[in-house]
Amino acid sequence: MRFSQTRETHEYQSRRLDALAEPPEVGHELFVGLSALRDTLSSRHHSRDFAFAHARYLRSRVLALSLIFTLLSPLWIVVDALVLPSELLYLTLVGRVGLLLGLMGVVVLAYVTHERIRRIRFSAGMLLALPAGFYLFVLLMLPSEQVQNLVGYGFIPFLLVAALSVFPFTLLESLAAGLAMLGLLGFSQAVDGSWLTGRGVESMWLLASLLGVSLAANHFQLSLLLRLYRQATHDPLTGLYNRGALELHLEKVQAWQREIEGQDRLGSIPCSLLMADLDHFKQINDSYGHSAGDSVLYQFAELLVQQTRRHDCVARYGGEEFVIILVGSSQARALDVAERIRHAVENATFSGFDGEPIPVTTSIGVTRLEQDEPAQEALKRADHALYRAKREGRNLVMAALEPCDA
Ligand SMILES: Nc1nc2c(ncn2[C@@H]2O[C@H](COP(=O)(O)OP(=O)(O)OP(=O)(O)O)[C@@H](O)[C@H]2O)c(=O)[nH]1
Repeated sequence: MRFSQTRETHEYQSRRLDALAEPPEVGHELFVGLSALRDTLSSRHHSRDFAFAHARYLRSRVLALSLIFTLLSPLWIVVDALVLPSELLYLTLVGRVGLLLGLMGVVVLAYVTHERIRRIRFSAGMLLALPAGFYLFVLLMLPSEQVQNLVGYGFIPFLLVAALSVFPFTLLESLAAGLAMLGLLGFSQAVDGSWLTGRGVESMWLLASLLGVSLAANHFQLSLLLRLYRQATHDPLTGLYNRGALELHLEKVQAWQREIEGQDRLGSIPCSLLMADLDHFKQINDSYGHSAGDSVLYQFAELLVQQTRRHDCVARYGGEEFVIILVGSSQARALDVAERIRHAVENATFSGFDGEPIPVTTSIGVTRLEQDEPAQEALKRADHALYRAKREGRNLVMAALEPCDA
């Protein structure tokens, strides 16, 4: 998570500084859309937290569409009964029962699966693979002279390619599924003899065009999801996690601690919480201006990111208060890190937008993050320790008193 947070933070911050240095940009919508292409092409660059949000979104669509397919699929038996001779009706019936059972399996799997990204992706894949497999089964089993009698089967690849647009799939995922559907259509054309005929080429062209539209829908859906997710979880000034995202992340870290402890041989993993607040920040705003204050906050956030590791989490808790989760660090170790940060802030050169140097110091409260306590308790302890550091003169690091520093 941290790697992506750091990268996102840096990218966000450099974009923000560019924006401050240059006149307002004319909106290039196409460029804005294309710049998100890297993130919609594959999930390689997605943070782990976004992957969970993405999987939840995917799950709701898998549930909806698998229910629709489950209800619609048996209805077609009526059409089969009207157009197919009885011996072929039996064959398609066998296929439909298999399809129905498979679809019901997908409904159940999607319903019971929470927070399991791979399983949700698997259920989405199965939702597309099952109708395609059913069509393939019918094509393989039916005598080729009877294929002409099939009504309403040829649209299955088209329906599935159109269904791709309902999901926030990455472009590579949709492309793989779309190519499989083109292959399926090609096979059906080889069976019914329309391969490379005018009608066959027309159908291929139509399916390829439909795939293009679905890919565009995937791209815009996923990039919108990413943008909304970033807006909802990141602070616009610093690019760090905001308070809501931090609180969710704290719970995830605690769940992870419990999971590790459950695996006896690994033992428990200590984690700590730092709450850092800029000293006399109001004076900075009053003396240098609000935008210089913003610039100091931005530089402070950058310093915190630089001073912490890949798996740690830095968040803007509010105003000029920041929280850092140190994963795998005991309180003693966290005190060393806090002292290093305090020292780095004291010696760093902060500047306003005109380049004027601004002296900055920070006070930091430190506490252990217990895996079984409400996360709010740890935040409260760190806040009380921070308050003591302020009271004792500022530019100080204070450890929380046990059990609660009140
Ligand atoms: N520039 C800027 N200022 C902010 C922002 N958020 C909060 N502030 C200011 O931060 C200041 C916080 O002031 P106080 O709570 O009095 O704290 P302080 O002056 O840092 O004093 P101590 O914390 O006691 O050392 C207020 O003046 C807020 O307006 C922001 O996003 N940008």
